[in-house]
Amino acid sequence: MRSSEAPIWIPAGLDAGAGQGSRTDRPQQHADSNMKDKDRGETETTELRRIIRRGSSDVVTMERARDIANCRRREVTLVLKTFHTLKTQLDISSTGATNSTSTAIYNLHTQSDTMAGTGAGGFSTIAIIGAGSVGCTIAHTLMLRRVCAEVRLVDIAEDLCRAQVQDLQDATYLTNVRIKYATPQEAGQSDIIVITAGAKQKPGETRLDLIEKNYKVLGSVLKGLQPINPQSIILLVANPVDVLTHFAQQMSGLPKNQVLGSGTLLDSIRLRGLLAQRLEVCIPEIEDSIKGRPVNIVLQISDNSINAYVIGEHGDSQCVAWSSVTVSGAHISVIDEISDEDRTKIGKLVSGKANAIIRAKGFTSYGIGATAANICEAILFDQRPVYPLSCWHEEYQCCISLPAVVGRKGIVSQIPLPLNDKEKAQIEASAKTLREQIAKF
Ligand SMILES: NC(=O)C1=CN([C@@H]2O[C@H](COP(=O)(O)OP(=O)(O)OC[C@H]3O[C@@H](n4cnc5c(N)ncnc54)[C@H](O)[C@@H]3O)[C@@H](O)[C@H]2O)C=CC1
Ligand SMILES: CC(=O)C(=O)O
Repeated sequence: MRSSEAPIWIPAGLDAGAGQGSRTDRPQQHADSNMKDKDRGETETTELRRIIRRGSSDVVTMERARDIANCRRREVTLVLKTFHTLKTQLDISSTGATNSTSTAIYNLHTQSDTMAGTGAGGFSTIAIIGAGSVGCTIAHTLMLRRVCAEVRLVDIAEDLCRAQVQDLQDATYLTNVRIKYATPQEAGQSDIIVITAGAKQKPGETRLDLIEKNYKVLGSVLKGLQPINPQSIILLVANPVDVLTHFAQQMSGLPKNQVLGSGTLLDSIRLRGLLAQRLEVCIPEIEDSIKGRPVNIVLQISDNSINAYVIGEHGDSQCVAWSSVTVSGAHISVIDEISDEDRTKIGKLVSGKANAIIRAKGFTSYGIGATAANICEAILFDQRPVYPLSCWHEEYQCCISLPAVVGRKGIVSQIPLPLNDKEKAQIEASAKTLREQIAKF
């Protein structure tokens, strides 16, 4: 379906990109010089909408978006962001442009040469250090969600890593996102470096029990990555994630805001899932219109409608910030009075979930795969969600999870969370536990 909006493309030869061949529909470059910011924003949005609606050839789509960025002196990343937002807003399926558009997103990634820290080819890259269960699940999720153009896998066990790459390559036909074996130096030039390398918990072990081994692994990983691209964002996943995030901030040479840990985002997701199950509403005796007899219908509220944070250590000293749990804006107690005893039970189920899974299957991977890929997407697209991530807190003198805004520069800001006295004491205790671990090194 074609848009009825007036075309704004003009013949080739009027812009600086003349070396790029005989494109015939470049946007007006000169029209911008006297344009007010607001008008410029509206025109850009109009152009992007038209591109999405047309769903024309992917290469043309990508080149036009680049032209918009170049001609309007805007960073391609910003245009990409608008493009991404519009894509979700528009009913693309009615235009028949779905496939073309999603491939265009990929192409935009691969061609956006103003994106910070891009590789030699000028495309967005995410490196994953550690090609075990967690590293490969993150890689797979990144690929399926088309978060970047290229995923680079690194592991000290070269044969394993090459085999994982080969296996993942068999999934690329779904998305065209490249997966490749990389050296640590190549990985160090990526837009995002995700560190999953290290030992995992055995049944009954705590995350803090891993510190001796994984402190050493982290040191050798960071040494191998040097010189790290100054605009890279390092995302720690290996455990104990808060303590390792602290050491990575010290050892990497990057500003603190560019080194963060996945923290308690995964725990918060687990908490939201449990609360959603608890809030199931049973409505009995609703007439089944087909069979004409009463049935029970269970309505389950979506996890995403619950705003709840687990804060503190990604480990045994974490706590639930009950005083700020809301469901669609209302405090949870309005819907369900949860007793202190039940709160304790729910908190224990959340903090013990990883161990329960590890006891049965030896590791956890899908939850962290989704969580880490989600954080990477928020970074590359500068989406700025508020997530409980592990980052430096001056007040607690360690890296610990509390709500923070995450974007292209890593941790963009921290959002104060109102806590009651009990919660304040719990997070103080959690921070003390972490500081004691750090002091051992
Ligand atoms: N933050 C979180 O929410 C979660 C963290 N984890 C943590 O992630 C880490 C990895 O877990 P899995 O993937 O299950 O373990 P795994 O044993 O399957 O994989 C770890 C990989 O790291 C590699 N490795 C070790 N030293 C290395 C080095 N110096 N350079 C490069 N690679 C190196 C190993 O060869 C191995 O392939 C563990 O510390 C685990 O506790 C796991 C799940 C969730
Ligand atoms: C292993 C771990 O840290 C988790 O699944 O939460």
